Amino acid sequence: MEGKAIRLRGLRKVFGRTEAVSDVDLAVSDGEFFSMLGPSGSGKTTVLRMIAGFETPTSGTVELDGQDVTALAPFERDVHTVFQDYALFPHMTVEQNVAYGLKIRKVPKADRLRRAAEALESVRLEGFAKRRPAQLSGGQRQRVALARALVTRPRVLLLDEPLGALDLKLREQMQIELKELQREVGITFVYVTHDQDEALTMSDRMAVFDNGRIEQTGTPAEIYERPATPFVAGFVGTSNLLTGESAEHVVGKAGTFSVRPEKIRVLKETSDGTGGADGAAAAPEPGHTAATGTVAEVVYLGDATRFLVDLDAGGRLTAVQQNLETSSEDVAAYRGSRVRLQWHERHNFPVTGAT
Ligand SMILES: Nc1ncnc2c1ncn2[C@@H]1O[C@H](COP(=O)(O)OP(=O)(O)OP(=O)(O)O)[C@@H](O)[C@H]1O
Repeated sequence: MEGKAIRLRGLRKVFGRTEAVSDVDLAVSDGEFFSMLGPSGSGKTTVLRMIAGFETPTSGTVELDGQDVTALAPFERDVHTVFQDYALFPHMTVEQNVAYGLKIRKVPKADRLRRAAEALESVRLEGFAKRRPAQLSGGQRQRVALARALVTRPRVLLLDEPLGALDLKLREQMQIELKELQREVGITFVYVTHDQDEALTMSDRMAVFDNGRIEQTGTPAEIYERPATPFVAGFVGTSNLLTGESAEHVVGKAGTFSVRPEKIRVLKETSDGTGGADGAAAAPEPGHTAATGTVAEVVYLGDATRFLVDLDAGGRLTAVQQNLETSSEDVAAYRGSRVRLQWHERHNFPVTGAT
């Protein structure tokens, strides 16, 4: 069986009257890239701080590599934390910043410099050793913080929104780099973010937090394709829920169903009520679900178009279509028009825990 780098059992944290974390059970395997995703205030940072030892649990335990470390101080745990603001020392050079962790561990100077150089190479900052943090860009500073974390070779790296201060383009680039780096070094990463795309892009597995609790744990595909609760369906990806009467009408079953926007085909309806240009018949193709409605809004996104459709059966669905042959003029013509939506019935995913 795979080793468990981290095991949290019944973890709870109360601050005064706020229960920040409730009953969190979690296992992270060796070498895994594990994300904790959730809105602001959902308790993910507090869980991270309890793993690091900066916060003592009100109840429950933290195990690292099979050892109960709940009572140990941060420096007695084989973990390293990278914070959003990087916390670099401004008066030290990049090299000194990276080597600092080795200096306090009394590693001899020659070793220190060699390992710092290796760590800087792994984040592709070889030529920057003598600069100071103020002479670096945001992305470079972020990489220094990573090199500083990697140099001590911790078993576990804890990252709290490390890309939060970067602009979108750089953030997307760093997401890929960080994931590649993690694969190369094989260290277990626990990554806190409120950005669903980031979590989906980088994680092997992830936990979705709300209100101090884990709503669902799984691979990005499991979370995205089969959200376990309405909260997860809404927070990860676009909320597209069919509930109540509209579910009964459209899906033909009672319950709550989620369907992802990109699974839905949008067909313009002709005056005789059939599918129009694509020649789709009024009844859904076998194995498909169909619904009619009126386009309330269309948004041209460049590579794709987003349709917001008010269903005749009640409720609203969002559909996203790739712009294979569609121009922005075609898109505008959809506004207010009648459409048929169709998708394969395997994309109707029943959402449990719905009220
Ligand atoms: N030291 C503290 N004292 C009192 N309340 C706290 C403390 N730290 C966190 N909290 C509260 O605990 C709850 C969870 O906070 P936490 O920082 O873990 O959430 P988060 O999901 O990481 O949010 P964010 O993304 O905004 O950092 C919040 O209601 C917060 O106000």
